Amino acid sequence: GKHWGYGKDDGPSIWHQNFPVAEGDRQSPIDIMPQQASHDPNLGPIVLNYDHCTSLNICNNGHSVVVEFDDTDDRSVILGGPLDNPYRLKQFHFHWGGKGCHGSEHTVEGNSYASELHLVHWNAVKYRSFGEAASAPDGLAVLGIFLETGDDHRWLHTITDALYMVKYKASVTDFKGFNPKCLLPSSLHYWTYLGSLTTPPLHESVTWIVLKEPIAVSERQLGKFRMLLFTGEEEDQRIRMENNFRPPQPLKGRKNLQ
Ligand SMILES: CN[C@@H]1CN(c2cccc(OC)c2)S(=O)(=O)c2sc(S(N)(=O)=O)cc21
Ligand SMILES: [Zn+2]
Repeated sequence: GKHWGYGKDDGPSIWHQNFPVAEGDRQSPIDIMPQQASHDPNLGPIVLNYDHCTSLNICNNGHSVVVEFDDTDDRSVILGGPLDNPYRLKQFHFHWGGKGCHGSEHTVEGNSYASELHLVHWNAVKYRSFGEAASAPDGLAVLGIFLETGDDHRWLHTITDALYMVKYKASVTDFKGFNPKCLLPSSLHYWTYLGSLTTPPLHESVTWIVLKEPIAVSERQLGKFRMLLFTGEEEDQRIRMENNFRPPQPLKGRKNLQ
């Protein structure tokens, strides 16, 4: 696909040149305004069935660090809430800022968090492949979890301890037996709205489910994400992977539900 990044010359402000949908009417992320969110009594709780989940590997795709899952069956799914059927867990990844800077994608009343975790799921009931689902209006469901700085997160070290193995773009290493349930906050209360991928190809295919309660991670743990590089081992330039977030996009009439 076409090159894109988070720098001055290839960042979010120019993505529309190669990906015109960047100026579409259901783009993500957004600034969430809880007071303006309308409560929908028909929206039930979300349910995460991750108990038999199978993580496969952890990789640096040059944009983020991604943990990929075996999505050949319905072992790890998200259901309920705004979703009409179960969506299969495909991968999770993070977005973060520079040292002392916030790097979440969604904001709440204009406030951003230190980082944001995205668990990407696809509608394997309606679509035969992830790629097909990724470009369908009801193809993906992404669960967003805010990270704020505080105490060490008890389980995040399993991920941060592996980051040195995937320092360079296109590096990948085994990462089996990780259950992302350990990264959830105590409450699954959420906001939900119809949006898009926050990276190219920016497909308007995502039902967003953003948890209201952040998880706490330490500055030291977050700092380990910043030792990753956007660049590959063979490249002369070594560009630190940080500020890999897209800023909030226009609501264009959308209501976000809670
Ligand atoms: C680099 N972009 C990520 C990889 N993806 C990707 C890869 C291949 C094809 C494709 O569309 C056809 C999408 S993805 O769908 O897993 C997602 S979801 C997402 S976010 N920030 O909105 O949660 C970022 C990415
Ligand atoms: Zn993301």
